Amino acid sequence: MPFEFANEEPLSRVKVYVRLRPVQKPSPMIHVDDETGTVIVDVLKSSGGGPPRSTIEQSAFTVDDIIRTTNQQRAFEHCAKEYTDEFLNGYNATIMAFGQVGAGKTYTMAGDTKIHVHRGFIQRAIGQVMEEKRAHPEAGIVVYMSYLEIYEEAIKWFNEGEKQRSYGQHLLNQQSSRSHTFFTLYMERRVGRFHTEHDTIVAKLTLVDLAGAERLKKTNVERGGRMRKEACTINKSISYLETAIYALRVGQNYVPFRQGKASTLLKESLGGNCKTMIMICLWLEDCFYDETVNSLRFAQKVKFLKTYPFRNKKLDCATATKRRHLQQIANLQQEVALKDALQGRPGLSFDDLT
Ligand SMILES: Nc1ncnc2c1ncn2[C@@H]1O[C@H](COP(=O)(O)OP(=O)(O)OP(=O)(O)O)[C@@H](O)[C@H]1O
Repeated sequence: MPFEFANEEPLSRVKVYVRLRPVQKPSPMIHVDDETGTVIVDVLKSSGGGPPRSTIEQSAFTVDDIIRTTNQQRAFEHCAKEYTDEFLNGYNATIMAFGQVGAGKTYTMAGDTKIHVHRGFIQRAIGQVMEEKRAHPEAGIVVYMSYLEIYEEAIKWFNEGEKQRSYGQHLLNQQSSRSHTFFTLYMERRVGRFHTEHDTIVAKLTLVDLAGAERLKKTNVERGGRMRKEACTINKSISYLETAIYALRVGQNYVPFRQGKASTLLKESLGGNCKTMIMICLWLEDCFYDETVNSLRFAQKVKFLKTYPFRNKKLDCATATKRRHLQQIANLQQEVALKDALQGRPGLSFDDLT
């Protein structure tokens, strides 16, 4: 079915939030300023030869907001609800979690499905869509969904949800995701005139839980074992994603999205017809200083990405055929006028049939 794209839509910037996993003793080298949404990191620099002397410099990373709450409803309302609203309004939207292992990505996206108040963004987005469907029966909202994981660079479709996901256990997380997951809702709804298909809008909402890049030394997974192989594949696919983001950021002509499955699926979300939000999950323990800095560097890169969202309208077949015919007539008229001009004939004028 053909789609119509409005061309007056503005650019949109990828929004970046940081969510902090609660910790007992946060690193003294990382300072969080909630007011300005800035995370300041102390960087030790050794200066020259002679006796070891080091100076402290600071790097500041600013994001759209910092989320400390463990309350899932509050976190959803603050960061993700607006994207579900946009989806219901006909825009493609993506909500994505990124961060090191154990930092709270799965807690944010899927939550704890056994404890109702701890359910994550996926269930809350579904709830919001169902609420809209109930409140507006005249809109005839139809929703489809798909749920897939990328495990070892192979796509596997879920039909029973999160419990089919590939998990493993290591030092940093009892239930560590070993795959990236993509949960997608597709919606069609009528707007304006109800009796024609001409006024149908369509949109896609994707909730992505990326598996966390991990330091093999810290997770201490067995050499040559399955989990080490999984970790290497995850690290490689995150690095492909970072390469694509870098290419987008510096405006390269060729962006290597197709190196990995996750980056291929995220092409539209990172630079196309989509409104996108990324939740960077941080675990501010001292021993994760390097991982925190890496995640913040990622945040700094994605926050400058631009996307081009459109309100997607679905055209019915009759309207699409009529538009195609009008375009063909205009092309033919141009061709006849060109031939007339080349052969020195007076041009024909075409009046509308009345
Ligand atoms: N914001 C938070 N509030 C409360 N608990 C949290 C929060 N973030 C994480 N946790 C807890 O930390 C643990 C690990 O979180 P989670 O499994 O979501 O990490 P992850 O980033 O998905 O890790 P992995 O990449 O290994 O799958 C869970 O037990 C979760 O309940």
